[in-house]
Amino acid sequence: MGTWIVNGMVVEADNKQVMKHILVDDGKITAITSDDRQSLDTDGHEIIDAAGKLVSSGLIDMHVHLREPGFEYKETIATGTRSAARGGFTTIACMPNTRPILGTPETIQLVLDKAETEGNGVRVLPYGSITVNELGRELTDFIAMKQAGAIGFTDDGVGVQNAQMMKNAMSLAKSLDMPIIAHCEDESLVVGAPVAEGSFATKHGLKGIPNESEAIHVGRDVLLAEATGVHYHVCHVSTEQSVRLIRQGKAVGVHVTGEVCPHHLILSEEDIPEMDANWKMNPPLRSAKDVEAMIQAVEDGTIDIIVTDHAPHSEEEKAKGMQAAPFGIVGLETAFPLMYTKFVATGRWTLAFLLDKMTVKPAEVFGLPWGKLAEGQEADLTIIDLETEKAVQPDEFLSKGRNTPFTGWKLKGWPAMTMVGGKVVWSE
Ligand SMILES: NC(=O)N[C@@H](CC(=O)O)C(=O)O
Ligand SMILES: [Zn+2]
Ligand SMILES: [Zn+2]
Repeated sequence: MGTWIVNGMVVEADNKQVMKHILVDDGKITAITSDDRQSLDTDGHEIIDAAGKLVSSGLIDMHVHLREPGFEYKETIATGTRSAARGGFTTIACMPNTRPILGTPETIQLVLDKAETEGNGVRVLPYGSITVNELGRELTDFIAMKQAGAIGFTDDGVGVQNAQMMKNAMSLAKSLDMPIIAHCEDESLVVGAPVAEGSFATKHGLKGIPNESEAIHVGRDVLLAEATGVHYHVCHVSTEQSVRLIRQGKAVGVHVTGEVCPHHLILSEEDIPEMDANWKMNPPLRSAKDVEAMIQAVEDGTIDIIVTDHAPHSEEEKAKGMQAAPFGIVGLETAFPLMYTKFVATGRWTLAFLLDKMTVKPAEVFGLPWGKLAEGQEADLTIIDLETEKAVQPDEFLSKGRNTPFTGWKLKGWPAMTMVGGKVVWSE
């Protein structure tokens, strides 16, 4: 028995929005049709009525912190995937800065096994660490981790400080046809500052994180990627300077791609209202000029994809205040509504453009077999209500994390149902 998702609105590549009925059978999309509803053969099928709502290919988030193993008080594979499903995400890639760090085939396997049993049907793709315990001293066993199912290598949470170490990692990754995903941060330029250089830091007498601490690594690594030929992907890009370097790299044929988070497209350091650690994340909120440069970088394709960098922390940790609290904010349950409300509802971007950055492009950049709404594809689908306006209420998050600067924001574009491989994994 299959499922008909009827009367939904589908967005085509040219942004044409058409009412379609979608047949899902045996985990796959077997038909997409605009035939008359009455003429459909729905006998013995389940019917999901998507009238008035958008039906999209499932959202893909290539940067998520699930915190398990080791930090289960912040998030677990169970709660993180539940949060992802509610946010409309059908596939997420998880970061290795857990405890232990995901730097061995056993730990990669552990995450895959847990995701299989406790992952709420969401596809979970683990990254392995570049260096042992993310200490930057010694490369991990890339071959063994690739065999165990790692999809790329990253020391997210910290930058790889040594250029030779990064070059060795890239050469090895290249030989295995695997990408290097980099958290770009030169530690000699960051000295315990909680926010970016700028008006907020000045007003509150805080040290500021300079843009160069990110961009110096981007520039170095674009050159190393050119030398090694690896696919180099830059995490959470946040500065105008980084954008410039990635743009130049792309222009000369370096295989460099980049991601940006909703908060770096929507908030600047000037928006931070008070000494509240829910506004503290790494990279930090930058200047309004950087924000505009990030938006333009998405628009001209320099930045390829949108990711959340979902980074849950406990309320106790965030209550330590701006200086002492850990960096990071949650993002899975607010990403699409934020992006839709700020960029599509305002008319700056088309819906097709936004969906491309959250479905087709992430799959393309990482060579994944999902992301397209087409016959023959796996039935990874998200139904989204584009009309109902609701306020962001952290108390109601399915994530354990409540750490968001967007509390109370009134948004549209809330996911109503998420399906992975033909199975409904979340519905409102
Ligand atoms: N982004 C953050 O502010 N924090 C991340 C680490 C990271 O993504 O670098 C975390 O693990 O909490
Ligand atoms: Zn990072
Ligand atoms: Zn991260």
